[in-house]
Amino acid sequence: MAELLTSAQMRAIEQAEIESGTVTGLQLMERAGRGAVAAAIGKWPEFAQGSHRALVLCGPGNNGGDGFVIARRLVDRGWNVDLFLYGVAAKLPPDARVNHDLWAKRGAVRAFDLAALCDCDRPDLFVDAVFGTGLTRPLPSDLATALEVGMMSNWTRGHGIKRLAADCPSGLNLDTGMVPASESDAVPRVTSADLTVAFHSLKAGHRLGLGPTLCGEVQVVDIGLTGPDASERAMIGTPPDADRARLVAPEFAHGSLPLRIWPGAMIAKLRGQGHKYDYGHAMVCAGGPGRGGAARMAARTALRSGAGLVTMLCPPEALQENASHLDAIMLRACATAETFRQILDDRVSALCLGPGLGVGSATRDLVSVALAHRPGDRGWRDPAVVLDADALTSFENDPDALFAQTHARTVLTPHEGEFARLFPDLAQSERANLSKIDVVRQAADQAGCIVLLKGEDTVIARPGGGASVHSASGERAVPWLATAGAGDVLAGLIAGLAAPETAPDLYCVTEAAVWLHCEAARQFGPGLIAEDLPEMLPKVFATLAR
Ligand SMILES: NC(=O)C1=CN([C@@H]2O[C@H](COP(=O)(O)OP(=O)(O)OC[C@H]3O[C@@H](n4cnc5c(N)ncnc54)[C@H](OP(=O)(O)O)[C@@H]3O)[C@@H](O)[C@H]2O)[C@@H](O)CC1
Ligand SMILES: Nc1ncnc2c1ncn2[C@@H]1O[C@H](COP(=O)(O)OP(=O)(O)O)[C@@H](O)[C@H]1O
Ligand SMILES: [K+]
Repeated sequence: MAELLTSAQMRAIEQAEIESGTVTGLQLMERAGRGAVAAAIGKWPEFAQGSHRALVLCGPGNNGGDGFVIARRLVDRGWNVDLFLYGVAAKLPPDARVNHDLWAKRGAVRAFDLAALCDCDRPDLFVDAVFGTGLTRPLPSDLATALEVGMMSNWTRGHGIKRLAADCPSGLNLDTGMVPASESDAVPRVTSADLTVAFHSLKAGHRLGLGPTLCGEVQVVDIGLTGPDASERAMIGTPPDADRARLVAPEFAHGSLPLRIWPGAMIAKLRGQGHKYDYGHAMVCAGGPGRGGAARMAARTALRSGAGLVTMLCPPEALQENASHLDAIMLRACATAETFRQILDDRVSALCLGPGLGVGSATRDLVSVALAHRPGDRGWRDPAVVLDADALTSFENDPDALFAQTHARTVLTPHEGEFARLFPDLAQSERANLSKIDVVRQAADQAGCIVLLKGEDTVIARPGGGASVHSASGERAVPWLATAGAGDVLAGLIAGLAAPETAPDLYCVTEAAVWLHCEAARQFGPGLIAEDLPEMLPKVFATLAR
């Protein structure tokens, strides 16, 4: 799985490589600029031949240095280039200064000026090389105006101008995926690109928050940095290292993995042989009459995704309702937490509690029984315990009581609302400049278990710092997954994948579940309702088997 670096990690990798003497900063900058031009021509083949016009906006740091290289290489190809510098040449860092001087032999360096910029002939390509990983504060207002998409209407047929961003659209924070709004702007201005070239590796901000929308297509350009060997971190079945984050996707470094390897390796029933009990027994707890739908969807998904058998437990008064809806799923009455304790045997390998369970002390008691069931002491594997929805909300007034019971085989799957109830200090309104990755890391440390925070960008973290991001954006955008019950299905999917005896590490199972959940929605398409998700899984699995 591809790594998602922070700006600081990227700087450290560059620095280490430069200090080792294998490469110079200038070489890296040349490769970055060359790679950006090649990527633009690859995306827009009409740029390969003939003379075109570019407007290049350079910044005061090394991102600006990339801009000078891009400008020079475009002129080498016969382009006309207008170039503006936001900053002062004398203050450019050394490598950017060298490239400034090289460019100055070929064309003019004009000081940034909005009116002069608008006066330029219509460009075919607009190059944003103002800020990259070094953004430290909101954009100044005049610069924000120059970078705004609306700026293109300054020219006739302005919407046809292609926008290329070096490392990121300037103003995007590459650690958080957020755009800090300046004091003069109530909301951040939109500075999206059609193509963003990310140097060496994706950064977290390319895949979090506004990143996917603002960056457009993102291409990673290899600039010859080896960096620390990511292969181990990306190994199937191996959770990520502390302080590292990775993208949940069937990619390995810069290439794609065959789907049968990932996420296929997470699905026990794609291969192998065995008795139904070898595939584990998942249990789902349901609430009272009229509220069983959510738990039934979780149970059905658990059965579809690999558990050998699934039992649903419900209060006696809900038996009739549930029985009329269930066939392959077994059903048992369970009136109290004590009954639940007696029902749990060593072969129960996954538990899912929360969907439709009801908020209150009865649910807290069931959760306590689930978390206390530790057949690991008797040589069995402790069951995976997936806690969602009401199982989380029931601990709103005393989250620490929950965190005192969770263990390494527990996954909490809150949406933002549930997350705010358990981690009020980390709620969206309190996050300030923290990235969603760091927020979920802190939550996992507090909770002492795996935490998955849902959304278009879903973040998973485990205690100690390893984290993953799944981005339902671009080709994987599934806005129709925002439908009632989709979260219940995800909880069941994690339980079902975790149930088999041979199931890999729970963290990796959780990553795979999020990817498969999105994939089922993607293959189904618009019009999806939550019940469709488990029914799509066989089709998704068939594509993984090849
Ligand atoms: N190093 C290498 O070898 C390679 C680096 N590469 C490239 O370098 C990029 C990183 O370069 P970088 O570290 O110089 O940061 P960069 O994004 O140019 O900005 C820093 C400047 O902006 C300023 N500034 C920040 N925010 C501001 C604001 N809102 N408004 C106004 N000013 C603001 C900030 O000022 P300061 O905060 O210091 O006052 C400083 O002057 C990276 O993304 C990649 O493109 C590639 O070529 C590969 C090789
Ligand atoms: N716009 C979106 N794009 C992709 N996935 C989404 C989007 N909105 C919601 N989801 C996903 O759908 C699921 C919704 O879960 P949740 O909020 O718990 O809903 P419910 O409680 O109705 O089941 C989560 O897995 C979430 O990540
Ligand atoms: K940029």
